Parts: sequence; structure tokens; C-alpha cells
Amino acid sequence: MVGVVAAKDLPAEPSEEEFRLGLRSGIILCNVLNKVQPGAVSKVVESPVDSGLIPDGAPLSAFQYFENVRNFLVAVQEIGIPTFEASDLEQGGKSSRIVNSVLALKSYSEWKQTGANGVWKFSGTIKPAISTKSFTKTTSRGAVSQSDGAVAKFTMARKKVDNKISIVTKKEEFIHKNHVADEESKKQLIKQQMLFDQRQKDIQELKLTVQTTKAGMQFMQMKFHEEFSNLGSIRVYCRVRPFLSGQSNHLSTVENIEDGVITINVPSKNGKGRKSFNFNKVFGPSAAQGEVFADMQPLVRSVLDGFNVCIFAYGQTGSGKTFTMTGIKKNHEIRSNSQRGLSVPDASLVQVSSTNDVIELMNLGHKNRAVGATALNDRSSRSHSCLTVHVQGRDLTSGAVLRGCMHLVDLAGSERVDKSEATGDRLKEAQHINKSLSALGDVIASLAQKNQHVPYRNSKLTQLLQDSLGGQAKTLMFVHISPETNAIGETISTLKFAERVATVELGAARVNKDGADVKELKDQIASLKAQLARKEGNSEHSISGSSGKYRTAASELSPYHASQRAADIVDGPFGFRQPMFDVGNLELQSNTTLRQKTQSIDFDEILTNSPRWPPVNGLVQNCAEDDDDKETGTGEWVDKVMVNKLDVNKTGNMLGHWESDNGNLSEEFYQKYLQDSSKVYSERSYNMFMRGNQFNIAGSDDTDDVDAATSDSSEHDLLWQFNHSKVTSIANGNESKGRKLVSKSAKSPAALSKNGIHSSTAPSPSRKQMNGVSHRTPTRQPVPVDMKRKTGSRK
Ligand SMILES: Nc1ncnc2c1ncn2[C@@H]1O[C@H](COP(=O)(O)OP(=O)(O)OP(=O)(O)O)[C@@H](O)[C@H]1O
Repeated sequence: MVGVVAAKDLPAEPSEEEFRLGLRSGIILCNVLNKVQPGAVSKVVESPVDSGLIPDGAPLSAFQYFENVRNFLVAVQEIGIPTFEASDLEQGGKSSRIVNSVLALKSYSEWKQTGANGVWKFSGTIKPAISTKSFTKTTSRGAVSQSDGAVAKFTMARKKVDNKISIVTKKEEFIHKNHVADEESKKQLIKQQMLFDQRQKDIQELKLTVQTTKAGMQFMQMKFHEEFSNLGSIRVYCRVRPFLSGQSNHLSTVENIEDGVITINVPSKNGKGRKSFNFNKVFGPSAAQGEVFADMQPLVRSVLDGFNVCIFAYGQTGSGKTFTMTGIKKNHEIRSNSQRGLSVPDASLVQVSSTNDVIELMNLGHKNRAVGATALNDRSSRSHSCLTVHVQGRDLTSGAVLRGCMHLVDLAGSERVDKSEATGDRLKEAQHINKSLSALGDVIASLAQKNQHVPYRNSKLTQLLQDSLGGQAKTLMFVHISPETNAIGETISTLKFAERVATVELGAARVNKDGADVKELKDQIASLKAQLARKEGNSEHSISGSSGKYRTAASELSPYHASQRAADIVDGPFGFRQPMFDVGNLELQSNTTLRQKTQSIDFDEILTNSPRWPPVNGLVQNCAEDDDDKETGTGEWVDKVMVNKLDVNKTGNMLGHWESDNGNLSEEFYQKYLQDSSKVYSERSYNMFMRGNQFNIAGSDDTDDVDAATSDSSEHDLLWQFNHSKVTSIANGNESKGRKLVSKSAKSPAALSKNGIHSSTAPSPSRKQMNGVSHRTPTRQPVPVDMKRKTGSRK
């Protein structure tokens, strides 16, 4: 049986648990009451705990519970305490204890603050108006009678409570709204977090893509450089000179320049035609020097990577070759000042401290290029000029040695002698120049046709360029043209030639690199050979007597001379991979006449007074290199940049008369130059000088001289045979005598004999083909057994 306890039975003060239970049970009571008397409690607040909004055990909202209790009490007040069936209470799932607890609540005049966190706090103004006296104890269906008393009071209280309730409700709504807002912002936050995560992921992916692309780019770049390095083929640039100041007619033959294509206006039957030429690059008349240099900078820089580089300027006389190669070919201004007299503002001022310094400077000035006025160029270079820079670097980590050298070749201009109005010496020069340029054409033609034999030896120029044209160097030909209409013939032939050059395929450019260990071994061998050679030199000294002083000195200088000299005589003064300084010394030894003539030269003095340059080891190392090492064993360069300037033809021209018929240097030469130089020249200037000497000796079999004498330098010399087949040229009968000679000389020693040249001075292609090496027996020199050396033929 379930009963309702009478007030007297109520505990004086319910326990906290009872209190909570009472509060919790408010909803049950309301439900039970409503069941007994439907509609008694109009509003039953669902417990937030029961509805799951507040997790069990969390602080409870007193209002929510209390509201139910209050509603129950109000309802009881109004309808009277009903009689509960036990089952009713049971239905509520709670025992009578609950009911007791609830009833216990009303016995308090004020609600108390209970609980630890204060959420229970309720400043109770609700005071149940039910008098405890009005409760009647019932037995089976215990009924409680309603008290008559404090209805009015209760109504007032109820109003107050209602007010409170509305406030509380608002607060609850506010809280609810906040809660909803919180939920919303929570969702937003989560959404943003997800977005952020996604972005992060995207960024990571992008980063990865960038990295991959970067790596790809680097790879491509590397490949490009690799391929560029290996390309090896000649690059051809073209430059158009602007009209010169003073020229009145500015009608240019150049129609258009665009992306490496230059279009020239050419006269044709119909009046005007056009012809386009393709090059790697074309610089117009307005191109500045800086622009040109910027383009060539990587090529120049590759010398530091151990490549051999050759840049040669080609073109008609006056077309701007020297301008490109030297920056300006400036006329020094001479100023007259009343106080200081004459002055040359642009001239260099060099400090000197000895007579030698002065002589050396004079020598340098003397060696500066001679120019001569022609009708086509009032300061025409009458020689080819070659500036060589040797560079050696060592990889500090691996110890590998990289060697590179760069040749800057400013060719003398080709010219039509009728136009240049050259006569006398000028004419000879012109013939000489045209002849060697023509030989260059032959070489290019042979290379383009992939001929087995390439006639490098037909001129000094082609000998000089041999390794750059056929070897593993990087070669840039810088072709120049004049814009004037009256130069159209030369312009077209020049461009045709250049285009032909562009088709030449060279071997892949190679780095001159020695591993540290190889280098060490080479040094050892070189040192041993040096000792050996020194011994031999000493013994020779005792035998040869008179020339002993010189020989001893020379052998100290370089034992390499003895074994290499003949090879150098035969194959040319300096391959591009040979240190140029070897050559001068070499020739001194190789020529007996010279030896006799130079006994008065005090080499000891030169050697003592001058720093040894290059180091003996370097020279000795060359000695250790046989022919097969030629590409890699390029000789030892000093650990600094060394600059040599050599005027190839100039030397020949200047000293043209000192090459006697028998191929030895003329007396006059020794007297005029060497003996003087022995007194005053430092080793370096001496070497420079002797290089020119070497050059002429090397050309002992050179047909230049003969050609120069026989060439008529007609226009056909300028419209080189490489543009047309030789057969055609010859058949046309336009071939100059000199040209025919050159062509034949390259092919038939017999032909040379016919023309008065000793057959043995000409290269022998048939022998080359047999063994792939050059066997040439110069008539003017004894040929040591070891003179064999690689031919100029490209392999
Ligand atoms: N790009 C240029 N801008 C201005 N002036 C130039 C340019 N190129 C050449 N010149 C001028 O043209 C003239 C001839 O040039 P340069 O002497 O360099 O020709 P070249 O081809 O070397 O002749 P040669 O073969 O006869 O020696 C010079 O006065 C030079 O200053």
C-alpha cells in the first residue's frame, strides 16, 4: 500500500537526497496527478536529464525541477490532494518515498540552497499555502482535504511565481538560444577546421608539386647544359655594322632582322630580290657591345669548367670584326694644351722601374697590331690576331684539375683588292689574307662534307684553328657584314659561308680534366723524365761543347722539347691544347741554325732574371703525354690566367723576309730581333716573340707564301669555293692560281712539286689514311723518330 504521509510524520528536515529526489520527482508527481485528474497540471516540464540534454550527474537546474513540484503543489492546492492508487504511483516508477519527499518539500517555508555548486539556490518566495493541518491520514485510498485558508495568498504568490517563471523561462530561452548558437558556432568551427585541414592538405600537395616541378626543371636544366656542352657544333652569330659617321648614303642591304634570321636585299633580274640567312643569333647595327658580350658570357665562362673555347670573328674588311673582338678600335685622341703640350688622354700609363720594363713595354707596343689604310677601311687590320687565355682550376674537394683555354681570333678581313686598291705590300698582305681565309673555306668545306682528310695545314690560320674547328672545343664564329649596298657581293658570300659553317658538325665538347691521382702520377713521371732529361742534357753538353751553355739551359727549361719538337714542327706551332709558351723555346732547340746563331743569347741570364714560367713540371708533364693523351693531356697551365697575344700573319708579314729559302730563320731576323731581345726581353716576352718565330717555322710546308705570291685575290677568292663545289669553281676557270694550288696541295703532293714546292712539304693524305697519323717530312728540318702525331683530320 502506498500512502501519503501526514505532516506530522514528515521529517523535520529532509535529507539532501530526499530533497533532490523530491525535485526530480516533480515530473512524476505531475504525471501521476494528471493521470488521476487529467489536466490538473497544465504544464509539465520535461527533465533535461531525462530528455538527455543534461548528462546524468551534471549540475541540475533547480528551476526545471522545481517548476514541476510547484505545478504539482498548485494543482493539489486547487483540486485537493487526490487519492492515489498504488498503481498510479507505481506507474510513475517511484515509491511512496518520492511522494513523501515531495510533500516534505512543501513543509519548508523557504527553499534552501543545497548542493555544492549553488545551482540549487532558490530564494524561495514560494511557500506552499497548504496547511499541514489540512492533511488527513487515510488508510486504503487516503484522501486529503483541502484547506480553505490561504487561497488568496496563494493566488498572489502564484502570480509572483508566474512572473518569476516567465523570467526564468526567458532566461532559459536565452540559455537555449545561446546553447543553439554555441552549437552552431561549434558546427561552424568544425566546418572551418575541416576547411582548414583541407587547405593544409592542398598546400602540402601544391608544395609537393612545386618540388617535383622544381626537380624536373633542374633536371631539364642539367640536361640542357649537358647537351649544350656536348653539342660541340659551331655556333654562328652574325653582326651588322652600323653606317659609319661621315657616310652619306645610308641605304642598307639589310632588309630585316628577326630571331636569328637576317634578310638581305639582293639585286636580281627583276630589280630587287631577297635572301634570308639563318644563324644562331643576329645582332643588328644598333646592338651594343654589352649586349653582344652578355650573350657570349656563358661560353666564355665555360673555360673555367675546363672547356676549350674559340671565338673567331670573320667578315669582309671593315665590317667590324675588330670592333666586336676588342670592344672599340678607338683612335686615340691627341690633345694639345698650352701648358702641358701634347697629351693622349686614353693612352695607358704604366709605371716602370728598369730599362727592361721600358723595353718590354716598347716591345708590347711594337707587337700591337699594325693597321693599314685601304680604300675599304682606313684602319684595316693587316693580320689575323689571336688572343689566348689559359685557365687552370683545381677542385678543392676532389683534387681534380680542370684546364681550359680560350682563343679569341680576330681574322683579317677578306677583301677584293680591286676595291681596296691595295698595291705593293698591301696587295701582298691582301693576297696572304685572302689565301688563308680561302684555306679556311677549304677546311670548312671538308668538314661539312665529312671528308676524311681535312686540309688544316694549308695555312697557318687553319693550323691555328684546327682544334677549334675539328676538336672538342666549343666554337663560335662571329660573322660580320657591312650594310653598304656596294658591299652586297661580299655580304652575300660571307653569309653563305657562315651558313655553311653552321652546318658543320663537330665532336662533342669535352672537359679537360685530370683526376687527382692521375695528376699525381703524371707529376711523378714528369719529374722522373725531367731528371733523365737533365742527365741527357748534361752529357750532351760535354759532347756538343760550343752550344752547351744553351743546351743545358734549354734542357733545364724543358726536356719536353727534345721529344716533342719535331711533332710540333710538323703539326703546327700550337694545337689549341698546347701551352703556347712551349713553342718558342721548342723552336730554338729544333733549329740548328738558330742554335748556332743564338749562342750569344744568354739564356741563363734570362732564366735567372725572370721567374720561371711556366713551371718546369708543367712542361715535363707534356713530355709524358703521348699522342693519345693529346686531348686530356693538354699540358700544364699555371695557376693564374695568362694572356698571350699573337699576330699570326702579322708576324709573318713583319718578319716575312726572315724565312729563308731553306726554311731557317734568316740572319737578319736574329740580328734584328733575337740578339736584341736576348739582352732585354724577359722570358715571357721572349716566349711571345718566339712563338711568332715558331709559327713561321711551322709553316715551312705552308703554302701561304707561295699562294700569296701567286694569288690574285680576285672576288672569287672571296666567294669561297666551299659555297660551290670545287669542281664547278675550277671548271668555271675562276679559281685563282693560288686557290688551285691550295686545293691541290691538300690533295696531291705531286701537284705541289709541279708548282715548285717540294713535295715533301705537303701533307700526305694517303699516308694519313693508312695509319691515321700525320707523317710528314719537312725538308727543312731533320725529323726525329718520334715526330708522329695526330693528324688534323677529324675523327
Ligand atoms: N658595331 C659597331 N658600332 C660602331 N662602329 C663600328 C661597329 N663595328 C665597326 N665599327 C667601326 O667600323 C670601322 C671598321 O671596323 P673594324 O676595323 O672593326 O673592321 P674589321 O672587320 O676589323 O676590318 P679589317 O678586317 O679591315 O681589320 C671602325 O672604324 C669601327 O670603329
